[in-house]
Amino acid sequence: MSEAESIGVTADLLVIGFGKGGKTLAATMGREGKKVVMVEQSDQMYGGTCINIGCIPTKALVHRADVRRPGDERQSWYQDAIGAVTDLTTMMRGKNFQMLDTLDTVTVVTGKASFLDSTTVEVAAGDDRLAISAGTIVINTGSVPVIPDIRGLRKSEYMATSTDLLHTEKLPRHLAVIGGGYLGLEFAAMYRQFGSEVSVLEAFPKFVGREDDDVAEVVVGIFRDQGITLITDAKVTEVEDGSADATIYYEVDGRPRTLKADKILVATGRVPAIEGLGLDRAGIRTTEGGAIEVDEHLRTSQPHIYAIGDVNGGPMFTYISLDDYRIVADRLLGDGRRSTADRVAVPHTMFITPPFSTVGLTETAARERGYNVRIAAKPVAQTTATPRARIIGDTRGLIKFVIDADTDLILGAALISIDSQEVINLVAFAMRHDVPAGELGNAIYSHPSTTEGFNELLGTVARVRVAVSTADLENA
Ligand SMILES: Cc1cc2nc3c(=O)[nH]c(=O)nc-3n(C[C@H](O)[C@H](O)[C@H](O)COP(=O)(O)OP(=O)(O)OC[C@H]3O[C@@H](n4cnc5c(N)ncnc54)[C@H](O)[C@@H]3O)c2cc1C
Ligand SMILES: NC(=O)c1ccc[n+]([C@@H]2O[C@H](COP(=O)([O-])OP(=O)(O)OC[C@H]3O[C@@H](n4cnc5c(N)ncnc54)[C@H](O)[C@@H]3O)[C@@H](O)[C@H]2O)c1
Repeated sequence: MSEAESIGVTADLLVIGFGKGGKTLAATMGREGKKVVMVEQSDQMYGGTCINIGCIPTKALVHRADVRRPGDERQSWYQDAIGAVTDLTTMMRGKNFQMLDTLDTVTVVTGKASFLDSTTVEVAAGDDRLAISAGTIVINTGSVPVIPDIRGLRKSEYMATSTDLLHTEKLPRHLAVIGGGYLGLEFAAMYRQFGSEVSVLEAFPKFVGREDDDVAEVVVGIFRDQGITLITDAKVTEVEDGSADATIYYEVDGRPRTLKADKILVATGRVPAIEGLGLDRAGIRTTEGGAIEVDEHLRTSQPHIYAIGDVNGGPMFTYISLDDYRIVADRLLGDGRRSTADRVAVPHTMFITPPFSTVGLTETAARERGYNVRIAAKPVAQTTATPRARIIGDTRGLIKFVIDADTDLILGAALISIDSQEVINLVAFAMRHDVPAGELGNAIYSHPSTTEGFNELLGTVARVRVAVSTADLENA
């Protein structure tokens, strides 16, 4: 666009935001011959959060932190890791752009989108304005970090979001993490491996509080053994900058405490990115939590406008954004029956080392729902039939299955073990297709693999020990 120019185009499909679901939909519809416009506000974000500032750079850093040997100098190792990860994301951003740019039917427009009305969006880039009208519009603008209202935090020179840290080449001496969710704990573990002192301040009384106590204890133990300071019930009240670091004032049980850190990661959650979208001009309703309101087919209050990914307030994971794509693609190209209600047994992985993966119900939740519960659980170190953990040299963790004793169907699983980010997908698949625990336990698996541990834990061979309580677990 030339300076101060204002022009208009029409399209079959307009996608706002280059996220996982939106880019996949744009490519699919483009290949179907539809005229598609993709609007992305930043040329540094082609491909969206996951590949630029989310999953990919963080997991690449976890890997690089893990392969640091004790003799490797911390600062240079860390700096090289940041450099390598920047190269990786640059490459992936280019490939993502190419994926759409090489399609004749798809146009990528760089600028910030805002609704003029329910069928037209204005894209602003500097002084230029472009009006785009489309029969179908998909909002895929993702989420942004929450910065809590703590005195001195916002203006602190030591405060960082996850995105800031990914661009920080100096390894913090002491990293304080506010918030012990997925993001906070992954960064805590990773920076400890790089050689920083790490403290995590969590407001909730328990870390990984949604999990059963026996599972949470193992996760917390891994952090403590790594030398990470975990503080629960922490109410952070103030941050005060000094010349070399900041003092964090917080309270536990009303008692005041302090902590000094030269970097403070704010990891207190993310909220849907709707600011400046002009949703009211399009008649698009939002929820109390600030997400775009959608039905089970991801239609907003304007049926020709969909909202997919983090912005619709669903679980904030890349694979959920991709599944959102499947639902919208089914409406645009299929019979339109696919919906969010079809989602069962969605797995999750926290990428610490060893990774912590879950699916389905916890033992507590299963009991609360009235299931006749059978538990099969064993510490990885005490399973004899999983030599892979010994080959790798990491036998930390626990494998726990929650089983419906009446039907032998798996209700849930928590796997803290090497390879769990892969193995959990098999468990989820078994749950989705009603494969009984016994069948999973008697299947043939390659050897040596982590999956073969199921033979010992879930198989029907007489020597299998099935723990029924946390006490059994400890004695197993
Ligand atoms: C540090 C971190 C680590 C994570 N790790 C994992 C992980 O390991 N596994 C996992 O599954 N998930 C992970 N997540 C979550 C995952 O990244 C998100 O759930 C996912 O990327 C959201 O995708 P999306 O499709 O909603 O949109 P996004 O990928 O967030 O894309 C939204 C795009 O919209 C653009 N945009 C916003 N507003 C406008 C506008 N007005 N006009 C034009 N463009 C706009 C943004 O610039 C952005 O590029 C992580 C997140 C973070 C922050
Ligand atoms: N491996 C993965 O899949 C992965 C990794 C990173 C992030 N993510 C996604 O990104 C999203 C954001 O992650 P997140 O960890 O920031 O959010 P989160 O909501 O998972 O965790 C935020 C944590 O901060 C705590 N908290 C909130 N306010 C606080 C305060 N003032 N002081 C101390 N603690 C406070 C909360 O109790 C909670 O434990 C998540 O929803 C997750 O889906 C996924």
